[in-house]
Amino acid sequence: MSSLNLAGVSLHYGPEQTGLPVLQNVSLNLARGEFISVIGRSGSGKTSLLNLAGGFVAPSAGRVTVDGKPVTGPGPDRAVVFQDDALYPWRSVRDNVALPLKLRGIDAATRAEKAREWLAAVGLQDHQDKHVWQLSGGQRQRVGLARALASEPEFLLMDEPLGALDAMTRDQMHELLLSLWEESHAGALLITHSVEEAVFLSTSVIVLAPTPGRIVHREEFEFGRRYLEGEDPRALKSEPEFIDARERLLAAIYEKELVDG
Ligand SMILES: Nc1ncnc2c1ncn2[C@@H]1O[C@H](COP(=O)(O)OP(=O)(O)OP(=O)(O)O)[C@@H](O)[C@H]1O
Repeated sequence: MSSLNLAGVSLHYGPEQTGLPVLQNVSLNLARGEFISVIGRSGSGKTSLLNLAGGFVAPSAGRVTVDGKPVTGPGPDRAVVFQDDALYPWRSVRDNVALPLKLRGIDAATRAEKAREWLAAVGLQDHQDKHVWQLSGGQRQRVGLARALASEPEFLLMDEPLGALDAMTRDQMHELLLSLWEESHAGALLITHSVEEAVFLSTSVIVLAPTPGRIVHREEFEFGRRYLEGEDPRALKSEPEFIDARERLLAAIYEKELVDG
């Protein structure tokens, strides 16, 4: 089973490397088929952690590897989705999904097939010829997901992808995200400010505390898997276990005394 691993990773920005590190001695392992969310206060290093996993920055200490091989930069095995969907507004929905495949030298017929397949998976089969500027925020994020998944990455790295959406669209996106995660067999790493989102979606939630950014709490959950097995999402989110988990994680975010369990 393929895995993305951070082992004893620390990160300082800048050449001087003075002061406290942004991340200190962070270790985590993301296997395909797992869904890890990272939560924590502003400035705790969540985006920095995703940037390390994506290969956009290199660690100051420790190792980032995929299947034991050092990560030296971004790669097609790790697709990234940002809050700002980073689409080309003047291009068609289909072209936005197919473009990264074109850049990788994949032939036109395969590109068209993959774009069709993943746009159908996110429910946008009837919008392929529209321009991105004609879509709603939720639809644009679905294009971003289709684009990331069309490359069939082993790992899907997401930085607050749903942060700009209204609550109802966000709930729908949770259910879609779980289905896509199951269908793609990717390992998912999600940065989010929503504790509820983390508890519902993840097989594992990591809490970072700031200054220096470090892991102070980890927990495993099965709510997402239970949704995929057919349980009602609203009923799951109302369960006492769900509410207790949410409160525990909020306490872990705001109380420094709670340490890794
Ligand atoms: N490119 C950079 N150069 C220098 N410092 C940076 C850079 N990116 C982030 N930082 C600093 O690193 C720390 C962690 O930032 P990061 O964006 O990783 O945190 P975060 O938990 O994602 O925050 P937020 O929840 O506000 O998005 C902050 O103090 C930030 O100012």
